[in-house]
Amino acid sequence: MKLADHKPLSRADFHDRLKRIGVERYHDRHPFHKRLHSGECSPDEVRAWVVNRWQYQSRIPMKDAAFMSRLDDPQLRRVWRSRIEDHDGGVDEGGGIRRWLALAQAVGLDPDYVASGVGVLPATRFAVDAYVRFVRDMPLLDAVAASLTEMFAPKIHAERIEGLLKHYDFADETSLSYFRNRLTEARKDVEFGLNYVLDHADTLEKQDAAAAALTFKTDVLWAQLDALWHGYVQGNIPPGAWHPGEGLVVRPEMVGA
Ligand SMILES: O=C(O)c1cc(C(=O)O)c2c(n1)C(=O)C(=O)c1cc(C(=O)O)[nH]c1-2
Repeated sequence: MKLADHKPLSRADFHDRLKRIGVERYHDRHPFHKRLHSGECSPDEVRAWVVNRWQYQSRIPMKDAAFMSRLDDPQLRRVWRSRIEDHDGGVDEGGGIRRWLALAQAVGLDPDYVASGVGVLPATRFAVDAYVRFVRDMPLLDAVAASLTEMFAPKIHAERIEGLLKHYDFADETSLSYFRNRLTEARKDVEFGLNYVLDHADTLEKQDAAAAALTFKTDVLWAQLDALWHGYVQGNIPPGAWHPGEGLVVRPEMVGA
C-alpha cells in the first residue's frame, strides 16, 4: 500500500463512516426492540427487559466516573460530569436511575428488587462489565467513541415512547419519563463526544480505532438483547436469572396483563 493510502478520511467522510456503523449495527434493528415497540411483548417480557436493562443503567454513571478518573484536564471533567449528574441527580429530585426505577414500579416490579441487580442475565452482566472495563482501560479517544452509540439513541427513544404509549397500559408520562429526559440529555452528550472524536482522530489509525470502539459498543448493546430473547422469548432462563413472578409488588391489575 502506498503511503498516500494512509491518509485519514476527511472530517465529513469519517463522520459518515461512524453513522454507517449505526445504520448497520445499532440495536434498534434487533427483533426484541421491534417486539417491544410494536406491543408484542408479554408483561413478563417487558419486566425481563426492565430487570436486565437496569444493569446497563446502573453501570453507565460508573463507567463515566471511571472515564473521569483518567482525565487531567479540568475543563473536560467539567463537561463530562454532567453525564453522572443526569443519571444520579440530587438526593431530592433523583435522576435517570430513579426514573428507571419508576418504570420498574409501573410494570409491577419491586424497585428494591430491580436495584439489587439480582436476576440479571449472566450475558448481560458480562456485556455491560466489558463496556465499563473498555472505558477504564482503552485510550481516551476510543472510550469517547464508544459512547457515540448515543448518536442513534434519540431515534430509538422516540420510537419507544410512541410504541409503549400506544400498546401498554403501564405507559404514561411518569413511567416513561426516563426516555423523555434522555432525548435532550443525549443530544448534549453527543454534540460534545462527536466533536471530540472528529477532532482527535487525526490519523487513519485513530479513525480505525474509533470506528472499532463504536462497533464494539454496538455489540455490547446487541448481546444484551440476544440474551433477553434467548432467555425470555425462547424460554431458556439461565440459572440464577429472574423468573416470572419474582420481585413483584403484588398488584396484578397492573401492566395490562
Ligand atoms: O435505550 C437505548 O437504546 C439507549 C442506548 C444507549 C446507547 O446507545 O448506548 C444509551 C441509552 N439508551 C441511555 O439511556 C443512556 O443513558 C446511555 C448512556 C450511554 C453511554 O454510552 O454513555 N449510552 C446510552
